[in-house]
Amino acid sequence: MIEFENVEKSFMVEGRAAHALHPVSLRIEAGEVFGIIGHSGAGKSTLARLINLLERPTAGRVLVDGVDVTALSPAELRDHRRKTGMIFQHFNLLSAKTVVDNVAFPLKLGGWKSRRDIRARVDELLDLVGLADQRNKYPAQLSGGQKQRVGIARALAYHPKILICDEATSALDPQTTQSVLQLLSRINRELGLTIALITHEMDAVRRVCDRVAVLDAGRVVETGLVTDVFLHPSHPTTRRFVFENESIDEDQRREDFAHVQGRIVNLTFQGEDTYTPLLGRIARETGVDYSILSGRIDRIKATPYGQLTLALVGGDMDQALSRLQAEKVHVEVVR
Ligand SMILES: Nc1ncnc2c1ncn2[C@@H]1O[C@H](COP(=O)(O)OP(=O)(O)OP(=O)(O)O)[C@@H](O)[C@H]1O
Repeated sequence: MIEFENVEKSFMVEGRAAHALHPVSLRIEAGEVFGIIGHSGAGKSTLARLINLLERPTAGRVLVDGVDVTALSPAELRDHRRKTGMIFQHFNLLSAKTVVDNVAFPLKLGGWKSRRDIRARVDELLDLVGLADQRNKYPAQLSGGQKQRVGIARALAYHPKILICDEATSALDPQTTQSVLQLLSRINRELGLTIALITHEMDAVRRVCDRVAVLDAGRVVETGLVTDVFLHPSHPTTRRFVFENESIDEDQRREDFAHVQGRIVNLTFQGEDTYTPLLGRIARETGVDYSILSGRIDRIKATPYGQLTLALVGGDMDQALSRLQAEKVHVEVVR
């Protein structure tokens, strides 16, 4: 478990303290995939780099499994860093070394001497990330997705308990992003690793994260289950992420719906309820007619959800809305 206790971080810029993180308190549970999302400059990388103390907090504490990492001795800190893998947007591979040598590098650096032991561990890691057949290539001969797989293999060399992914898919195309995210998900499941996923891409969080924190100007403005935060965003920054991601222009929508008759509602269905044939039944029973103004059915990690904007006319409106709520549909009356 990772706990940020009132951590603050400021940098001295031209003789003045610039605050990258205001007091932030946050808890990442062991074994979960935790997303840290925010726009550029929000403080995501700074927060992530506090976990392995690449940055030291100006105030507050960072506890990993109950141990304050800011109080570790140099030897303990080296050990902690080995147990905390990290992958980066631009992979940070050694260009003059082959795939095998890149993955072997941290082991040699950590004092592993036996070539047989190193080879066995590297083979295991390359199998895990699906790169056994690329072992003798140089980074320049690999695709972006393959480079990131080398980065992942290298980060896992010491069986870490935590993996920090700092914009790990931001330089990749959508299809490659998808396959790298699937790999991270599998690693999380099979190795029980805790993953902190730093990103400005909502879609990455939606696909793999269990919980998320939204960072804005060095503050956590919203945190919770991804389903709660993304389906019912309350802070303007989170709403902006959601609307940007779904290409929704709120002003345009307001204009479009201005001439639509009836009451306008947003409905959110979650889990297996998404597939229940509710609307027709409730419409028949209450005499309320509906037209669909917009809709989306998708998944957040393994949870299916549906979001519909409807215009409702006629019948017993209040009964229709309370019937929907009784069926665990989240109802937001827009107008
Ligand atoms: N070493 C540094 N010296 C001075 N200021 C810094 C340093 N590192 C980060 N900052 C500042 O701290 C703030 C947060 O930066 P950080 O890199 O954590 O944001 P981010 O959310 O990860 O952004 P991005 O997605 O662009 O990387 C920014 O204003 C940045 O300019």
